[in-house]
Amino acid sequence: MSARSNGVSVFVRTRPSVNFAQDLIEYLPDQKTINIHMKKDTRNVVNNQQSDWAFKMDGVLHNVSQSHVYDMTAKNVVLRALDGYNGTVMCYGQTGAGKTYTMTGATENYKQRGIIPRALQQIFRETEERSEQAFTVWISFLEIYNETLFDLLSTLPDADSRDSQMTIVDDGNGVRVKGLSVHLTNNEEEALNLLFEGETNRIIASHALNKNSSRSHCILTVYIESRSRTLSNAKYVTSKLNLVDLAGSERLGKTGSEGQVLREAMYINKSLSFLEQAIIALADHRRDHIPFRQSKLTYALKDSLGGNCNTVLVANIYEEAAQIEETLSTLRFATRMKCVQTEPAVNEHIDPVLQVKKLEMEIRQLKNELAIHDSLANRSLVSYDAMSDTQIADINFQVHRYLEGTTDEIECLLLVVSVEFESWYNESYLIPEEVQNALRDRGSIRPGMMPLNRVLALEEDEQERFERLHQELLSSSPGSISFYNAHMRTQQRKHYFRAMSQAQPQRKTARVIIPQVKNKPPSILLSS
Ligand SMILES: Nc1ncnc2c1ncn2[C@@H]1O[C@H](COP(=O)(O)OP(=O)(O)OP(=O)(O)O)[C@@H](O)[C@H]1O
Repeated sequence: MSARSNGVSVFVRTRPSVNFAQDLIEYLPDQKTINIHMKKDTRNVVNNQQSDWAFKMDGVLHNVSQSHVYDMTAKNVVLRALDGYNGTVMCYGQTGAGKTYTMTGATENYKQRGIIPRALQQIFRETEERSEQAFTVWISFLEIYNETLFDLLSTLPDADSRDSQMTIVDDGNGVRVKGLSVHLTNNEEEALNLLFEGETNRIIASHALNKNSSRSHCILTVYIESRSRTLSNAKYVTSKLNLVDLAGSERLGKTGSEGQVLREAMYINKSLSFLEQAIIALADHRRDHIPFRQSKLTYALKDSLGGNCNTVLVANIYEEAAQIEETLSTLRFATRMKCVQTEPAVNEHIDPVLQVKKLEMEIRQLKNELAIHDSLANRSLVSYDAMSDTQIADINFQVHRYLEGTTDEIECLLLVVSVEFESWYNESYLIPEEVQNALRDRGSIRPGMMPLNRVLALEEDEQERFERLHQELLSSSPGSISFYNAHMRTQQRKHYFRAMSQAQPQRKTARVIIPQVKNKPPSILLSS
């Protein structure tokens, strides 16, 4: 079990190195403790008073597989999200320390896929297994770049890009991003398509420590709704699972960044320092004000760090001497995060339509029972429907007395349904209003797969290579079909975009409007 019920779970993941700083870093056999030893009078000493530190975490993930990382950190959070608990898994650390590798992993290699693709796979496997429940899953993918919000899925058909209008709102039922597209997702492959589409749209740049450095914070959110198929129950549960890949902190001197990359680094460092301030405040139980609104990142994560959420932090570190100061700073942040308390709770709702129907049935049943009772008392068997108005009024009076205490609730519900059902339902519902509208119209929101007419064939030899590889991998790992199909689609789009948008080196796919393409799609895309 990874997530504890009363506090943020914190894991440290190391980026393996041939230059392991064995004099400075010590992993204890309990696989939970890291000791840092630094000589007092070297330039590396961060605090002259102290040269040895011991950091105790929920787990130290050193030289372990992606699968092990997932099992330790996210698996339980995902399972609980399917039960109606909000969850957050977040990677934090120095630039190049392995956050994106941990969170997304290698998009071209199934075995090295990270937490997000594994979570998406687990969600859809579980929803198939839990046949007594009907699940609905939506996905959104937000990017925060230089304090500006971007919709990483705005390039999808019908997503209706509204980047400039996006704002974070807190309506008392939780934080949401107004204007962010949310996509109904029916299976693992559709979900992976959304992930890969968004990843392609992320802003990356090269610097001395990472040639593919993410220059933004990204939050992939999975919204889950679950209703019972067996019980005629008005209750249903919802949850929000946030999978967060933060941009990396960087010492400007070390990364040698300049120009645009330097400007980005300044935004990144500033927002991470606001995140740290919010964490310090959350961890201090005497504080009643938490400075969430200082940055877009902290505001967007307001209900995902503490509160009723199962929260897991993965702190990514280097294990090289040259990065020891940043490693120490990451471990300190992780320790603060560990002090943040959470109170996970199921997000249970009552469906007003079902509730009223149920109450109406109960009232009718009760009325019939009372009518029979009344008729027997008068020694005449008259059915409720055949009674006089006075008899019915009398029975209604008895019903109201019988229902004393619950009558108000029933009347209130009926009133809500008849007068304000539409707005009440929308406000209390998990999904933003515009998305509900789109879903209701069956028009503007569809599963996030690219339509086939957008698919441009790969160069023939590459396509053949992929299909051969695909067959080989499938025979050894049948679970990988969705992953490789989604990867294939992204590759095709990349080829297309490379040809179409050479002039947009920063945002790789850019917001290019794709013309109708009549090429026949490769057979592999038709296999699912
Ligand atoms: N545990 C690991 N095993 C193998 N390779 C790793 C591991 N962690 C990181 N890497 C490799 O190190 C490089 C940098 O990793 P990554 O891009 O994930 O860092 P990051 O923390 O996301 O950086 P940034 O903040 O700059 O985006 C990548 O090439 C990645 O494949």
